Amino acid sequence: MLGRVNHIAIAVPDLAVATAAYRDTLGAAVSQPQALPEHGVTVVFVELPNTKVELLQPLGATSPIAAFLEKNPSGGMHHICYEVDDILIARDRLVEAGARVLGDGQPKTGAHGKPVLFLHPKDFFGTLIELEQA
Ligand SMILES: C[C@@H](C(=O)O)C(=O)SCCNC(=O)CCNC(=O)[C@H](O)C(C)(C)COP(=O)(O)OP(=O)(O)OC[C@H]1O[C@@H](n2cnc3c(N)ncnc32)[C@H](O)[C@@H]1OP(=O)(O)O
Ligand SMILES: [Co+2]
Repeated sequence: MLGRVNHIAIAVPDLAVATAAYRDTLGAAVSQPQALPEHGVTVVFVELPNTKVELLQPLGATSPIAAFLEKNPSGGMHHICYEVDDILIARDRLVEAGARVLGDGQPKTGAHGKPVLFLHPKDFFGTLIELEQA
């Protein structure tokens, strides 16, 4: 069911500082910031030869990453995003296996304009999983 790693996400308290560190100190290509109000985050993508790193900063009063940053004030690894061929087939198989799909269970449009879903970190060994339709 799982395909490629699409991205690894890091929650950060200050997106401009984190973007500059990846661009200037680590020497990576970085995107412009993209506000995603439906997801409660602003994102910057770090483009790597084999995958991407997604830098996340909270957006709005009810960001899903707010509690995470309270517990990890200097930032931390937040989720890993795997590609799947068919997100609804993947979702139904996971629900049948007892995994908790977050939110209302319906895919939202993610940062790449494709459907995404999230799986509860406690069901997958302490790691929040995002699925993105390839
Ligand atoms: C744009 C899109 C894209 O790429 O296309 C994105 O990525 S949007 C990226 C942002 N969107 C999302 O993350 C959407 C899905 N996430 C959520 O619904 C939420 O963040 C939850 C995963 C439900 C966590 O919510 P919240 O932190 O408010 O709940 P909580 O404090 O009760 O946490 C419940 C337990 O899970 C742990 N926990 C929370 N977030 C975690 C994470 N990222 N990785 C590992 N563990 C995590 C907490 O420490 C706590 O454990 P203890 O009880 O042991 O202390
Ligand atoms: Co993501």
